[in-house]
Amino acid sequence: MPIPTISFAPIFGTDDASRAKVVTQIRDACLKYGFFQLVDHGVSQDLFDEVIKQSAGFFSLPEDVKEKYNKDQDKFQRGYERLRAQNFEKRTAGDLKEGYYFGADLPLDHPRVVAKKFNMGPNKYPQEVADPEKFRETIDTYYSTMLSLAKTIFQVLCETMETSNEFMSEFLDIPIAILRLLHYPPQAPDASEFERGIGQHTDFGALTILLQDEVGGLQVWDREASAWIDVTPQRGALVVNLGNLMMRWTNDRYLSNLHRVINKSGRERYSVPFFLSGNPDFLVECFPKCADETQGPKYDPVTVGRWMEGRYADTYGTSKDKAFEELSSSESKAGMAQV
Ligand SMILES: O=C(O)CCC(=O)C(=O)O
Ligand SMILES: [Fe+2]
Repeated sequence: MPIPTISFAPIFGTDDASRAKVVTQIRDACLKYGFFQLVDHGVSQDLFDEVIKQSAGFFSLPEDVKEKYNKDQDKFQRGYERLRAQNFEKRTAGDLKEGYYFGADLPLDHPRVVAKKFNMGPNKYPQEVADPEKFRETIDTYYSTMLSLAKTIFQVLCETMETSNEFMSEFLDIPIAILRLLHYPPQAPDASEFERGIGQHTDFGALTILLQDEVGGLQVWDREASAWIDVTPQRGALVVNLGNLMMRWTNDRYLSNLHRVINKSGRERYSVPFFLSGNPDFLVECFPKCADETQGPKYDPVTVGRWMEGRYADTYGTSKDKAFEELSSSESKAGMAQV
């Protein structure tokens, strides 16, 4: 069974019955996969094409130019992430991808920056791309478009959980929200069987909206089938998935699911995830409705900022990650090597 494709059109309309249907579809997808593909979301194909084009333009620059923007030299986690810098499964030299990070573009004298809140600071925009102004305008437009869509999706998620959304304005007040350009070179035909574009992992924040090109390679773990399933690219669709914070809020009712990318296509692959994590000072704790009657909340309350800092420091994820443990044990049963 493929992950579901859901039309968002009724969310912008006035028919309550159609809206309720979408809410049910999204709830079911969150319970079973933590993933769905979203269509009729109102974002234009032209903007998708432009952001992929600008991204490809940057990644085609010489290595020494890209290195000028390396995020390891940046206090605010902005900029270039070199090929194989991240290593989720620790079975090869690292993930076969390079990236570039953007966030809320805040000036150095902004109170959140002065207070050293996680990920709050100015962006770095490369100047060596063909048209730096167009690059910046495209990134900024895409960022604000995704932020606004993420807020709407979040609101619908609150409806699926039948929880009050009074906390939303505080949660969404200058949120940690990260836009990541990704480039996956094709893997070599004789690559190790453990070669990954991005190794299996769960996302850290509240929700992710992913634009992928037509190349394919993204896979999601299906718990029931104990198998990886392809998230087949659909022109114009955005992939939406839940991050770890959503499991903490819902006491594990909703799934922040494992996913990975393996690019065996022989072609360059580009994708653009947008991660909404929330106000760094916001305290995420189990929704009262989700507390288990016998056991109570499974996770201690944590602020968004502390959680995100920990997860970035520990890019591999932690062994406390339920979905990861589940996969590890099922893979061991299937006789797959664990490192
Ligand atoms: O490139 C993709 O399709 C997935 C990227 C991803 O999972 C991530 O950046 O967290
Ligand atoms: Fe991810």
